[in-house]
Amino acid sequence: METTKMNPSELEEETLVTVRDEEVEQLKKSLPKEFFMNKLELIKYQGFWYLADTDLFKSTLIFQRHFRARDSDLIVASFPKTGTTWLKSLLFSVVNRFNHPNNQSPLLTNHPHELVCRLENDIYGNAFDYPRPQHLSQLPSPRLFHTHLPYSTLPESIKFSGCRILYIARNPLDTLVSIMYFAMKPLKMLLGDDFQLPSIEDYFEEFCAGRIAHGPFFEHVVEYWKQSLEHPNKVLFLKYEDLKEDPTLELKRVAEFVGMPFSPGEESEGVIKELEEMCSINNLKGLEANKSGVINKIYDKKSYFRKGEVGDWTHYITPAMAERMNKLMEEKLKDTGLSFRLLPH
Ligand SMILES: Nc1ncnc2c1ncn2[C@@H]1O[C@H](COP(=O)(O)OS(=O)(=O)O)[C@@H](OP(=O)(O)O)[C@H]1O
Repeated sequence: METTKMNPSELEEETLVTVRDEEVEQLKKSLPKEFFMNKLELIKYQGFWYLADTDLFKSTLIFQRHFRARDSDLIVASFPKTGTTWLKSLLFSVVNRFNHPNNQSPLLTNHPHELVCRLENDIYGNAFDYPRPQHLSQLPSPRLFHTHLPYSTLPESIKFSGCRILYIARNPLDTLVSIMYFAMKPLKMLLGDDFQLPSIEDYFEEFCAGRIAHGPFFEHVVEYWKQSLEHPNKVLFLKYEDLKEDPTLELKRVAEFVGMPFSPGEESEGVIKELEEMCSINNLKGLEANKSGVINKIYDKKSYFRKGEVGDWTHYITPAMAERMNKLMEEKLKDTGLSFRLLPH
């Protein structure tokens, strides 16, 4: 897997793909708008909420219009804070396990987000630390990418090529608490030190109303769930809680899905266990590569590794709120066959 970093001056002008700022502004004006905590502007585009920041939104549009999937591409998809970083590290390890011994894994020296880049904001955005779109054609197959975009809004070439999608979902209450912690610093940076950070109750109301970046949550999850039922060779649906409970089983599902199943020999030699250990939160959290520095100029690398537990929400969410979420979950997941475990077994 290539992790080449390009200098902007190396970019060839004629290969730059973009969408004009005026077009972005025009489109934004035509979209429904809300303010998170009366401050942070969100716009509703193709049924889902996005941060209205012009650069961020623009890169989503560029990705939608210009990305060309290869049949061999493997794409991690997720709602934020549902286990993306974990799945990135697992997928990277499975796919690259014959390229280097585990004790020389690039995961030892790179943050998982640097090895599996996010299409809409890293690659098509303006974070120059990442491989740029011009560079995509030079990446060896299989290319590994990530997106937070809902299924219905993905570029046509992802939906209709042979590329495969690995979606990770997590119960809404742990997701919500994880978002609250992760958003603290970026919100202060965006809105200033005087900005009163939202409480868990504030987040809860916004989350239930679906008014959260990439939300509504349940619609995001259900879209991918339905695709995984209709096209099981195209979309693999994983749950954070299942990964916690039986990582070996889930890792085997991942390996089979990407066409690189573990051999009986690998299994008996402990290869699966080694990959699990490499990608465990305690191991990744302890690596120098993940302790300092930032991703995308804002997000502390270490902030992607917090507790990594199922049921941490019980420390923050009242029984009344949990009851409300349960009702909402029942309503939103009715007749889908999908459910979430809120507590560890
Ligand atoms: N290796 C591993 N194993 C188990 N859990 C892990 C791992 N890496 C990250 N995490 C936990 O996942 C939460 C972060 O979610 P994401 O990685 O989806 O964040 S992001 O969307 O990429 O920003 C966040 O959950 P919380 O601890 O509940 O906040 C992380 O701690």
